[in-house]
Order: sequence, then structure tokens, then C-alpha cells
Amino acid sequence: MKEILSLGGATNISDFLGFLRWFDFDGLEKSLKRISKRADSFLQRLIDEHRFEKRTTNTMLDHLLKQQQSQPEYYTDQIIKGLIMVMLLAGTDTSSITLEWAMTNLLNNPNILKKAKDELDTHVGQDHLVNEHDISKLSYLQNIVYESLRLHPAAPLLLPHFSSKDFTIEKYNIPQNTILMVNAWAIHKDPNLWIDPICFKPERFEKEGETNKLLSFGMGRRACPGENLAHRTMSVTLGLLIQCFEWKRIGKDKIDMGEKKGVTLEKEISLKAMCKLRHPMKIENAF
Ligand code: HEM
Repeated sequence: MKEILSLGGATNISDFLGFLRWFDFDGLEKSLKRISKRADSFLQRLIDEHRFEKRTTNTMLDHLLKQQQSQPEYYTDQIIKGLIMVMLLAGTDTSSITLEWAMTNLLNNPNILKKAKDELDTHVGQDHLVNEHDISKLSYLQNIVYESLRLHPAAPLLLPHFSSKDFTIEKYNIPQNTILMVNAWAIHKDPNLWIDPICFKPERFEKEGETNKLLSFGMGRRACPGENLAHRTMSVTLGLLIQCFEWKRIGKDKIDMGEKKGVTLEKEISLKAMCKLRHPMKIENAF
């Protein structure tokens, strides 16, 4: 997955100097073909395993294979492989990166972590594990996710767009067929839009309408279709991490906030932290 993401985000010089395509100048095309073949055979194996397994489970793949039986001309293996690929490529790294940043910010701001813990103790308690139904009661937790997405948008330049006709933004004339990148990372830190833009302050989202200024999932027709799913999974996962464990930094120093360069905004140094179980939850109540 890492290799696909890094090759997918690599600059392809042949996009700008078309004649270089003849030579596959830096071997990018060859590498893409190799990795596509590997990914395709991995996904085909996955489909075949599920197809021949007698036991049915409640997974996306099982549902798609059921659809294949009633509409084989649409739900081909090719379409199913594409759908799984999109889920894996667009949905996993982005969500896990955001969670890593959220935990880093919480560990660097123990007062915010405590506030989130108190909210969980008040609205969920310890009788059951946090689940999707609890999320609407956990507004502070949701604001932590928004604030993490503001400071560390997982796709900092969104995806490249293309102008379908000539247009003007402020004093800039943009010709048709221009590749356009939106710098969400910079817009999210613009002091004209945000008070204390570089501070981690989940409280800012208590003001109505503040979330509308976020660009982390893009906007318009090509905005991220996984936004709701991502919010739910990230809120539940972060909620579980706070509900079940006591968290501490490894040393006294604040955790490094350096960012790696790339299509997705990874931490330069992966997060390492200490945790211990908060309370022995009765396992029969946990699920
Ligand atoms: C924290 C999590 C996520 C973030 C920050 C994120 C962000 C984005 C962004 C910025 C775009 C491009 C929007 C644009 O350029 O206007 C995008 C596109 C997309 N995302 Fe997400 N995403 C996340 C999770 C997911 C999940 C969970 C899925 C699906 C399971 C998903 C599926 C997609 C797809 C299919 C597109 C392409 C849409 C298109 O081109 O029309 N994303 N995402």
C-alpha cells in the first residue's frame, strides 16, 4: 500500500514533457505496471477466497459478491477489485494518519486529553465500549477530530483538479486545462480565517459554522465520498483509545511535530507513547 501511494503521488516528468513518455525516463511507468499487477493478483486471491468459502460473513466483499450473482454484468471482478482498492487506498492511510496526529496533539496537551476523558466518562461510562451510537453525545471528541484535520489535513494539497474552462479568481486568470492544486494545509493555518491558527484548540469548533471552513475532504462534486465514514471510524477509534487506556508521553519533552513531504501528511517520526489499561472492563459488557 505504501509503495502504491508513493508511486501514485510521484511527479511524472512525462506529464509535462510528453516526448519523454517514449523513454519511460525514470522507470515510473514500469514500476506502476509492476505494482498494479501485484495489487491485482492480491485482490483476485481475496475475491476467490471469499467466493469459495462456505461461511458467509458480513463484509463488504461478501455483499458485493452477492450483488454479482444477481447483476453479473455490472458487478464484475474488475469492478469489485476497483472498489476494494479505492477503499484501501483512499480510506486507510488518511484515517490512520489523522488518528496519529490526534493522539500526538492529545499527548502534548494533557488538559485536552483529560477533558475528552471526562466527557467519555460522563456520557458513556465504563459499561460498554464506545460505539457509533455514542458519537453524537461526544461533541468535544468530535471537535478533537476536526481540529486534527484542520492542523494536519491528511491530503494537504487535496487531489489535483483540472480547469474545464478559462476563469478568474481574484487577480489570477486561470486558462482552461490547467492542473490546479488547493493548498488546504496553508488555508487551514491562515490567520485571516482562524484565531491562534497554529494552536491545537478543539474548543474553536464550539462556534457554529466553524467546521464549514474546513477543506480536509475537499468540496463540491469531487469531494471525498468517504467523509462520513471517516468521521465515524476516527471518532469511535479515538474514543476507544481514550476510554480504555491511560496515555503518557515517553519522556518529559513534547512530541516532535515534524511532517514528512508527500501526497499524504505523515508524521516525520512515528508516534511512540506509553499506555496502560484504564479499568478492567467486564468482557461480557464490552461488546
Ligand atoms: C481522514 C480521512 C480522509 C481524508 C482526510 C480524505 C480526504 C480526501 C480528499 C482531500 C479528497 C480529494 C477531494 C478533492 O480534491 O476535492 C478525497 C477523495 C476521495 N476519497 Fe477521501 N479522505 C478520507 C477518507 C476516505 C475514506 C474512508 C474513503 C472511502 C472508504 C475515501 C474515499 C475517497 C474517494 C473514492 C475519493 C475520490 C473522489 C473523486 O475523485 O470523485 N476517503 N478524500
